[in-house]
Amino acid sequence: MGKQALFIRHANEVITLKGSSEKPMTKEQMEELHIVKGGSVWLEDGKIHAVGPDEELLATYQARLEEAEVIDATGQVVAPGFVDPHTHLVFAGSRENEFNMRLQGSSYMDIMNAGGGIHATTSATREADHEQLYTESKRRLDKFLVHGVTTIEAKSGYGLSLEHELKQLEVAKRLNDSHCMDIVSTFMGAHAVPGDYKENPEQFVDLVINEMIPKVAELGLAEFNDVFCEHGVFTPEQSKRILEAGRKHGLQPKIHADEIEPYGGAETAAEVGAVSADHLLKASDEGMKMMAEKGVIAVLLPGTAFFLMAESANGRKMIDAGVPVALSTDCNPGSSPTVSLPLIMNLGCLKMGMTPAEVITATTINAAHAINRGHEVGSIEVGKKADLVILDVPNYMQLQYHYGVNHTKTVIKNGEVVVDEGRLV
Ligand SMILES: N=CN[C@@H](CCC(=O)O)C(=O)O
Ligand SMILES: [Zn+2]
Repeated sequence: MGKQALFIRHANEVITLKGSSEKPMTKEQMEELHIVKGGSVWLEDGKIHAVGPDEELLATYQARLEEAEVIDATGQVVAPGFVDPHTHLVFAGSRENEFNMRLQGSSYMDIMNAGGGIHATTSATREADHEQLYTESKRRLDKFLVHGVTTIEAKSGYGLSLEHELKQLEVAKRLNDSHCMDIVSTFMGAHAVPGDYKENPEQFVDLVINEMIPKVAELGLAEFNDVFCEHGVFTPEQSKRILEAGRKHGLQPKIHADEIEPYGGAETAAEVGAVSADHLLKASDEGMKMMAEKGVIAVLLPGTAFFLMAESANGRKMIDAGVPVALSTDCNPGSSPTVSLPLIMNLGCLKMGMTPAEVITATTINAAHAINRGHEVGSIEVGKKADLVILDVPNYMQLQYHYGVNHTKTVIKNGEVVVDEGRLV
């Protein structure tokens, strides 16, 4: 029998982000990590019971030390488990051939319009059975965990028919039930117009609205509804219809916006009151202003810009404009086949002008708010889930300074050690 409690002691820095559970952090709030130096955390019953200076916790728990497994975090950093708020976790196959084509000069959209891209992964995902999808996606999930991620969002969108969208969402549900990672599901039937609807995209929009959304909602398979609002995919008007239909069925709106071309996606997000607008490489100043006014979270994906060899979204400008910013891998087989949130943090600093403190906020509490989990995870506060990472660096700035390295040493999920010395337990 394991011990009843876990006592993490004497970290160089415990990044608490205290007081951030109510709403996402903006502007200079994103710099305030509320670090406890020489800090300790007591975990019990899967929850955080106490956090503070080591002497204080020792005084409180002296009589109960025998009950706890003790982890000495001297010289290391303790942070909230990282949250990845935008992934396409469940899919089959890979697209390294397209990567090579892009290196020779083909564009992402040209490949998609020629029947590759999202369509290629849709074919592979339709062909795969539940078991294969489960096995491939579980492997990715394990890797996310090793990189310090303890809560993840997962979108459908490689089925593009009711049957196959449900299959993807059911796999995500099974993973959530069987894996220690918490998975928050998003329905994204409007990820692309499938080939057989090419001549009549409105008919596909109607299918998403009248058949897919009601069924997904009835089965309780998703919390969010997302759409790829992009020139040649779904227009802002179609996106609005789809997102408003989702809301009527209890699915909250998210949107892939202004990724390839400026297309009014940020404005659309503000108009429909989306929880987040994601990508935003080409978002207009007016769109950013509207997002700031409405409190729409910008989920920025610098790995996608990096991999598509495009200029990153202007994270600096968005933060200064008062937009709450979160960061994510966008893990998918086409535009960002990575599971490394630590690398995304590096790119946040190096490509988007964000500070090391801002990227921590963007991958913890702001990322949690982007999937409505701000009350549960994303900060180290009493009562929250005992989801923590221990990072093998003496201060948080070294996470970004020693770039390209996974510094995650230990991952604690629901109060249990699930990664130790960088390996799955
Ligand atoms: N851009 C739209 N959807 C994904 C990519 C999907 C794919 O290429 O398979 C994204 O967020 O980058
Ligand atoms: Zn995406």
